[in-house]
Amino acid sequence: MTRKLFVGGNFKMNGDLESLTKLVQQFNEADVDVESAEVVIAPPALYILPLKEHARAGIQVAAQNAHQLPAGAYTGEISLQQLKDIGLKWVILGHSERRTIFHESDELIAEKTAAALKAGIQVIFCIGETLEEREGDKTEEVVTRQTEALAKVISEDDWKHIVVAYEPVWAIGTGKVATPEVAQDTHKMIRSFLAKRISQKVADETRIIYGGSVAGKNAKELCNQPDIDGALVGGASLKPEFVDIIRAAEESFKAKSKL
Ligand SMILES: O=C(CO)COP(=O)(O)O
Repeated sequence: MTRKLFVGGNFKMNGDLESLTKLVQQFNEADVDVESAEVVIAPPALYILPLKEHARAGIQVAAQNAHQLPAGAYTGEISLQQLKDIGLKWVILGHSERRTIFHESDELIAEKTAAALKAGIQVIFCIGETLEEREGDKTEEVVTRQTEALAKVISEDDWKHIVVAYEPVWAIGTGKVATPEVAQDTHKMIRSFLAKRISQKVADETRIIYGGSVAGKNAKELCNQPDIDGALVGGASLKPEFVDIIRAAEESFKAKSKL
């Protein structure tokens, strides 16, 4: 079985109603082949509803974060139940910007992820090492520690609702994309960890996508790697170029299906 490719567009805190509506219109016109690639865009929370209405079938919408508790006095936060209420099926959790700028710990991200699954929302679960950690030869230690925190709090069956996004922090927004070989090696290591820690089935079926300076020109080579199942795209998801990345994923899926 070939894993369906997954392409996420993380708009972060960018755009306004007019520009993002136009952007999604361009994606709508591209006509995604939903059999080959799952496409999920994550706009700023304020624009989730209008863009969800605007996006055609085949383009799903995610939140970029959520609170772990269902309701309460948490000014400025949004709960997973509220996301579910408006019909959302996906949330990004553990993005490196949440980990570093907002000091979210491995345990908090695992707790949020477990809460999302309980609320019936699938999770794009982000992990990745900093430059210092890579240079200190700590990549494996860091990504397994981040993944282990989640493995402790969810069941084997829950993994079918998780997409793991490996985003080396040094490649995010820097233009320094990991080479397909470097990314493949880390993805393979994460998959072996899932096999050892959870089960071969979870390792075979979980999609592990790459994020960090993915662009139209490098997406195909990345997606063609055996353990790379798509991309989580920041900057390039705010441009029509995102469609080229979707096309690259669709082609990779077709090529991998023939193997
Ligand atoms: O953080 C990212 C996606 O979540 C990647 O961002 P860039 O594609 O801008 O490097």
